[in-house]
Amino acid sequence: MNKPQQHPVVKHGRIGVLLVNLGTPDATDTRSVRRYLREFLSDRRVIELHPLLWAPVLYGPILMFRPRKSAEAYRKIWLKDVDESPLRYYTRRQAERLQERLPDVEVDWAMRYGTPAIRDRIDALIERGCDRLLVLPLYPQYSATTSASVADATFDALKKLRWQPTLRLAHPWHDHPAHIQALTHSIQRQLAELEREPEVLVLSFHGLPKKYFDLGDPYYCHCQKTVRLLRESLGWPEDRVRVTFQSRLGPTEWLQPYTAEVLAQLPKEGVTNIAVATPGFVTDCVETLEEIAIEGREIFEEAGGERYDVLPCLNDSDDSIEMLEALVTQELGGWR
Ligand SMILES: C=CC1=C(C)c2cc3[nH]c(cc4nc(cc5[nH]c(cc1n2)c(C)c5CCC(=O)O)C(CCC(=O)O)=C4C)c(C)c3C=C
Ligand SMILES: [Fe+2]
Ligand SMILES: [Fe+2]
Repeated sequence: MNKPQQHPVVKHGRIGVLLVNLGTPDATDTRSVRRYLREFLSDRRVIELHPLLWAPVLYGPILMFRPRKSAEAYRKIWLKDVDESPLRYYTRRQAERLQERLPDVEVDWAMRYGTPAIRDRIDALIERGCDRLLVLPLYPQYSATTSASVADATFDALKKLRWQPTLRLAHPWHDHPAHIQALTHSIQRQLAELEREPEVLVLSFHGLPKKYFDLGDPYYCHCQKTVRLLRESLGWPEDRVRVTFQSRLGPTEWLQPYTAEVLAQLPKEGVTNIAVATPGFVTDCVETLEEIAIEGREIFEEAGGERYDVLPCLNDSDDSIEMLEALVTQELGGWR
């Protein structure tokens, strides 16, 4: 009688959930920051220039000067107790807390650039028996530069596998009720703790070269929709909420209005008491803790501003974990 052939035992039958954030340097020395920036800025989803044109700029002025400046910014915001960047700390905490809420699935986390790498964490989930995988990019608003880049890295990792897990990629959640509710609760709670209600709430999002928008990237529209739903949910009138875009890099036009210009302009319009929130970032990072909380304050106060309050991101708050649980539960529909 023919015996069936045997292959090594492969664990299977589990569901993996991978939270993916942008990435961050491993340390604050210039070399670590340069390594991280090189990987980040070599991604053609981020810089859509032909490598022959881009490489001389990247390996010339950018990697020569930027790492030192960025390293300084990272040193200002580094979490010394845990010796890691806030972005990595909060992303890990989100995964740990989500795992407590979802004991029937395997929750893990990864970074698009730097460590832990997406490929390594997918391998680890497969080791734990996951043959179904949900990847949730931690960007509420879709952009080719972020969400699609996570998808690329995921597909690249699966390319190498003989037995691929069945894959789901979470849908953008800029307008998801759970996201709007988490933002509303978080902002209301933080505003209630302020001595005085701000005259204007500035909502600052990470920017994007305007050309990408012209070519069809939906990011700008997703940001605007988050703002409209959030404003309606907070019950604030249109003239007390300003949408701005920060972190412009290079000489080309980016999405407008620029955060730094609005912060310098508001006191001239007589608005001297503001709060700033950053609903495009799920976790605090160098862009919120340095660019908004430190540089932004300087700009506003130098222009004559008096009160400048910065509202933290969702981070590992209960609001955040409830939101993630709702998103993941919806995306896993039919699998559990
Ligand atoms: C040069 C092009 C860049 C594009 C396009 C871009 C899009 C983009 N980025 C985020 C979110 C984050 N970006 C962060 C840092 C950061 N971003 C760029 C450049 C582009 N981003 C650089 C060079 C850096 C490094 C920091 C610096 O040197 O100033 C971060 C923070 C990372 C951290 O460790 O704290 C986040 C988060 C989004 C959402 C986005 C497009 C929609
Ligand atoms: Fe960025
Ligand atoms: Fe920045």
